[in-house]
Amino acid sequence: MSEQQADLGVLGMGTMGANLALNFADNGGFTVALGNRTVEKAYGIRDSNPALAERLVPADSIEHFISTLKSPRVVVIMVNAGKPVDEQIDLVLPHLAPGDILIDAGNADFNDTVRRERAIKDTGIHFVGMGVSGGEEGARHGPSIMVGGDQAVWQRLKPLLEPISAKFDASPCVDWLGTDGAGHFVKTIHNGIEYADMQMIAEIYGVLRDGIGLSAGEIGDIFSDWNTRGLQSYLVEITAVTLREKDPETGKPLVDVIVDEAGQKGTGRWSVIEAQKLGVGATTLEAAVSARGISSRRAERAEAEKLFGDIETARAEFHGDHDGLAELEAALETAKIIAYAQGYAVMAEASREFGWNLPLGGIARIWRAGCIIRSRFLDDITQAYEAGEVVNLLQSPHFASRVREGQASLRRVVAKAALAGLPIPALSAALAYFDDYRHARGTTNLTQAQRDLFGAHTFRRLDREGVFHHKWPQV
Ligand SMILES: NC(=O)C1=CN([C@@H]2O[C@H](COP(=O)(O)OP(=O)(O)OC[C@H]3O[C@@H](n4cnc5c(N)ncnc54)[C@H](OP(=O)(O)O)[C@@H]3O)[C@@H](O)[C@H]2O)C=CC1
Ligand SMILES: O=C(CO)[C@H](O)[C@H](O)COP(=O)(O)O
Repeated sequence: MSEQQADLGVLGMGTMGANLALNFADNGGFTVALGNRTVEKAYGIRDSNPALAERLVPADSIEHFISTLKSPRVVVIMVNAGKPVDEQIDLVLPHLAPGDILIDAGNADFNDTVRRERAIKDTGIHFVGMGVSGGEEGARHGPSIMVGGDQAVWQRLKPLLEPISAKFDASPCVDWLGTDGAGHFVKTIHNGIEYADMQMIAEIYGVLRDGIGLSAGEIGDIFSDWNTRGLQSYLVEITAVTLREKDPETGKPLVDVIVDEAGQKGTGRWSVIEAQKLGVGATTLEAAVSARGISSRRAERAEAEKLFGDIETARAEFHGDHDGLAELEAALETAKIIAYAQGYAVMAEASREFGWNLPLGGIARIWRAGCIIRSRFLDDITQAYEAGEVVNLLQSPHFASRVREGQASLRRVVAKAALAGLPIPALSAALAYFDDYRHARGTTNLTQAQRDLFGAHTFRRLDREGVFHHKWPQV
């Protein structure tokens, strides 16, 4: 191929980078330069996709990669978060010129994105932090794309990104969400919600498995049924698929031979760190992240079971009949609304704190297809924002009425699971948050009194304005 013919280049030919490059070539009709630390992989991608080979340009070196790009250049980095991204930036930056666009399309701590954008700004090269969701399939056929950075740069990127994005009712699931780290922040919260969604599904699976005694296949059928109603979502769909899958070696359900230790690459943790920094309670997301941490201490849990396994708990009062299942379904749906409300509250606060003016309704709109948390429910969130100002999703008329209807089920499921000793950290966190949130008169008046006693931290009074300190009795 003659030089400078590629419309853009993708650096990083892992799961996401390779599929995103194929998507650009296939659905966008773009010519794409392929770069990778392990060079052979870039050639392998071209060679294993003969139908697209004409539009795929593997590169031997960074110089070669750059030489194939049309100017002004667009380079998409898709490698693991952290140091590898900084290394790729250092590698490519000396070869770029003012006006070129450098995109980090991997998951990133938005603080890194802000730092990187600032460091590059004066060079005239544009740095864009861009969240991409949808996993392997999404990257290949249409992900949801959350773009940050300079709005003028978005106008240049739009024609490249719209054709490769997922579509919901023909509307592209890609948008510019705000300056600097906004795109990566929103992707991080997406993943925090993803963690919560997955954890709550796992907890209900636990109730069905250990509380009712159903087999993986039977539970798969239940999730498949739930996927036809309010819980319809990609995550519930894949729950049914994974539960029904058999292990080819043993013939057992595959989930029954998978070790119960969840991996995590950082996004869930970042989401709750940022929620805490912003002073927003995202307790269901926190419980989900913590549950992965606890899961990874498997040997320690085995010791704890020896110590506490004999504790008498109430007989699990869950039933696999219609009513019992309907209650679990309603509980999951209600807790899901609460978890999403928490994620949205974090984004609303971040928007204020960082001056992003995040389009919260627009975020729900681009999450309706392509991303891992895509669901019918996200269309409801879109409509809630379209209907008027939303202080908190739990106060929007649609969700307020759904939570009012479902809360009793969530309450009963949490209570029964607690009495039966079944672990439901995220579901119970959702219920606790709801009960905390709906009480106009809370209990932190006591906390304030204690703080004033031991540290003269002062308090405010209900009956008059001002800041007060009381002379408490000596203790
Ligand atoms: N997998 C998923 O479902 C999703 C992943 N993401 C994010 O996308 C990014 C890429 O993930 P994914 O494609 O799954 O990862 P993979 O592990 O499949 O691929 C990693 C890629 O990064 C390259 N790489 C790793 N370390 C370095 C380094 N130090 N220097 C240069 N290149 C390096 C690898 O090169 P080499 O081939 O030489 O090893 C490879 O191309 C991550 O930020 C991830 O969080 C986002 C959404 C979904
Ligand atoms: O971003 C993603 C999905 O949206 C990635 O699949 C990510 O790796 C998921 O997080 P983790 O690996 O921590 O479960």
